[in-house]
Amino acid sequence: MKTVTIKQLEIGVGAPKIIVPIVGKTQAELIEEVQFLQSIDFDVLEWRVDHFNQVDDIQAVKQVAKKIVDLLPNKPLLFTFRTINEGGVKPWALSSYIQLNKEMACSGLVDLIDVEVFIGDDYVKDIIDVAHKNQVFVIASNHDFEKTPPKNDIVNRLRKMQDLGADIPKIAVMPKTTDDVLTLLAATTEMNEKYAIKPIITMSMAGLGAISRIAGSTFGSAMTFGAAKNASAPGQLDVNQLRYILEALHQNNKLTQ
Ligand SMILES: O=C1C[C@@](O)(C(=O)O)C[C@@H](O)[C@@H]1O
Repeated sequence: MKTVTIKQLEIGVGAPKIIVPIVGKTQAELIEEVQFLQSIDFDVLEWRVDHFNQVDDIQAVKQVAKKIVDLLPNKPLLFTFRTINEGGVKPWALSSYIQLNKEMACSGLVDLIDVEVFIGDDYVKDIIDVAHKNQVFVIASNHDFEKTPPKNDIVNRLRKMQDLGADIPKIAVMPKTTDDVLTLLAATTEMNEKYAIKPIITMSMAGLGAISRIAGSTFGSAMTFGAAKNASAPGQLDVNQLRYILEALHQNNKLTQ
C-alpha cells in the first residue's frame, strides 16, 4: 500500500487511521462536538459541512473552520460537503459546490477536501488542481446507499478517482446480503494488489457491513470512519471501540505474518 503523510499522520502505514465526523447544524453545536473530541483518540476530523445551517455563507464557514482548527490544531481537517445524491442532507447546486470547495482549498484552514467523483471529470480535475496548488489533499469519493455494485464496477470507480489525480480514492456501498459485503472486500483487495498507487478507503455500510470498517489491515482500506457523539452514516462503530479493535487486529497481523 502506498502512503500519504498529512500533518505527520502516515496514512497507509500501520493500523487503519480513524476519521471522526462532526455534523452540527449550528456553530454552537459544532464547537461542542469538537470540544468533546479534544479528549478522544482519533486521527482525522471530518467536518460534514452539508449539515451546517450557514453553509451558503462562505465567511461563516471559514469562521467556524478557524474555530475548529484552533480547538484541534494538530488533527488534519477533512472538509466534506456531501451532496444529497450521495447521502448528504442539503439541496445543492454544482456551481456552489465547486466554489465552496475551491474557496476552502485556498483558505489555509483545511488539510483535505472530499470531492465526489461523479460531478464530472473536468470539474473534479479542476478542484483537485486548485487543492494541490494549495497543498491540500483530495479524497475522491462515491457512495451508493441503495446497493453494492459488482466488484469490477467498484474497482473501476476507485481507479477512475486515482486516474483523475485524487490522493485517496474512497467508496462506500450498501449491502443487502453477506455476499455484498464479500464483494466490497474482494474489490478492496483487488484494487490494492493490482492497481493502487495511493492508499484507498472502502466500506460496506449499515450493521451488515460493519465488519468492513474494522477489516482494513487485512483487505487494504487505509482509513475508516468512527462515531464519537454522532454518526454520519449507518454502521459506524464507536471511536474508542474502533481504535481498540484496529490496534488488536494490526498487532495480530504483524505477529502472524
Ligand atoms: O464518505 C464518507 C463515509 C461515510 O459515508 C461512512 O459510511 O462512514 C461517512 C461520511 O461522513 C463520509 O463522508
